[in-house]
Amino acid sequence: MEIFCEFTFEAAHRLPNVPEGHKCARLHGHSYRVEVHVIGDVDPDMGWLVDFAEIKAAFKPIQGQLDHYYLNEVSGLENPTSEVLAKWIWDRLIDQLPLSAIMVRETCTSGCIYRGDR
Ligand SMILES: Nc1nc2c(c(=O)[nH]1)N=C([C@H](O)[C@H](O)COP(=O)(O)OP(=O)(O)OP(=O)(O)O)CN2
Ligand SMILES: [Zn+2]
Repeated sequence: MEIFCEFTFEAAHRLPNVPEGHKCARLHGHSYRVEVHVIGDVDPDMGWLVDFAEIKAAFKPIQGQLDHYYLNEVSGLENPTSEVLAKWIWDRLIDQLPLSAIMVRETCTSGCIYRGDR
């Protein structure tokens, strides 16, 4: 079974490694959406895999590091693409939760899914 919680945060960024003239080199912001997916067996007594509250509690300090920040100034996010951000979040949660995926959406139409080690 797989369950997930969705989170949102607002942040600014620019992409320092894009070619000259690329729009994403300019400072801009996104209403980021993040899904944290957890996999495992359903506890027969509880009828759930883990309490959603556990996922929310684990993500809270991460949200605190990202919400209303300039991502390029956060350690490890100097080049804050969706891909880099998804792995950054994964690395901070994997010791606490049996993750199956981290999804990061920058816009309504663009984002990435990280499933670990790739
Ligand atoms: N593979 C990636 N490509 C791009 C990323 C990324 O993180 N990974 N990021 C960006 C920019 O952050 C950009 O702000 C978001 O991308 P994009 O979907 O191009 O945004 P728009 O809303 O401007 O899309 P349009 O369809 O052009 O309106 C760029 N690429
Ligand atoms: Zn962007």
